[in-house]
Amino acid sequence: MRIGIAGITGRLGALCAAELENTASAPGILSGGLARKADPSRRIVTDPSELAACSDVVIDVSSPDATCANARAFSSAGCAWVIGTTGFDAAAEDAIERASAVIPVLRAANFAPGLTMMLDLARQLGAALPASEYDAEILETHHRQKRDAPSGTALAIGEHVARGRGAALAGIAETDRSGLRGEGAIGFASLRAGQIVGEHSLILTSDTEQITLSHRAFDRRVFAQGALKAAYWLYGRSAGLYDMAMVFGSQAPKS
Ligand SMILES: NC(=O)C1=CN([C@@H]2O[C@H](COP(=O)(O)OP(=O)(O)OC[C@H]3O[C@@H](n4cnc5c(N)ncnc54)[C@H](OP(=O)(O)O)[C@@H]3O)[C@@H](O)[C@H]2O)C=CC1
Ligand SMILES: O=C(O)C1=N[C@H](C(=O)O)C[C@H](O)C1
Repeated sequence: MRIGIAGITGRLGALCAAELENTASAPGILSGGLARKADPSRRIVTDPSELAACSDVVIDVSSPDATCANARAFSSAGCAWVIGTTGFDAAAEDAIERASAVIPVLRAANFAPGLTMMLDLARQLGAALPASEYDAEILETHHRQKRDAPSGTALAIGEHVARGRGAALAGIAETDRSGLRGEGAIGFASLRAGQIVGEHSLILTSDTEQITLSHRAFDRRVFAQGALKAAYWLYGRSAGLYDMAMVFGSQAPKS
């Protein structure tokens, strides 16, 4: 299996490449990478069609600016697409949706196994603890270079709480915290400092108790290893939209 990496010169992309190349028993080989500047000596290209042409699966940990072009290129080439990038606008969301009708797409704001489990726990808490009694707040902390806020993972946690409550996050998410907290709102807060890899907490508070679910990634390799697992899992699947719960839970067997 030939694996391309979009964002190969970045913090996570470089680790994905290293993990792939340094694992003797890896079922995949590195086909090349995508960045904004080409480097033929490392098979780094700037055109996603060129990367797609030599890849069976692309792990995309680049930038939301690249998403629409990547969606077109990977769909035309029939290349499977593992998306770890976060911070999409409506056009990128739409491009991902359309691509998943043509190619297998696995989207995960967080490739860590522990965080993947936390999403299901968040859904269960959302279902069990009434929104009228328990205020849901999500706190995330990342390194100073991170561009998007709230993090993709924080939004995914919020979506799972909302799903448990039978609601859509879009109608109840609060990122601007001026004014009074809305009834049933899901609140978000972001900190940016130093080189913190990624921390997320879901805090549910009633008038009489508080429960907190927390996850801390302290080595970015947890994301790189998860991204590679996702690529191996996605290879050979039919078109559709998949997630990390399916990878770690081994759901949706290949037909
Ligand atoms: N799903 C998960 O578990 C995780 C997801 N992420 C997400 O992954 C993404 C990348 O994070 P990180 O590695 O820290 O970011 P970096 O800024 O370190 O890396 C970004 C990479 O994308 C490339 N890039 C940027 N813009 C474009 C473009 N328009 N076209 C092609 N390539 C481009 C950069 O290449 P160059 O600058 O050389 O052109 C670089 O290789 C973020 O969205 C982040 O939130 C991060 C960690 C975990
Ligand atoms: O940019 C990062 O670093 C991370 N981004 C992802 C996100 O936005 O949730 C995942 C992880 O927390 C690290």
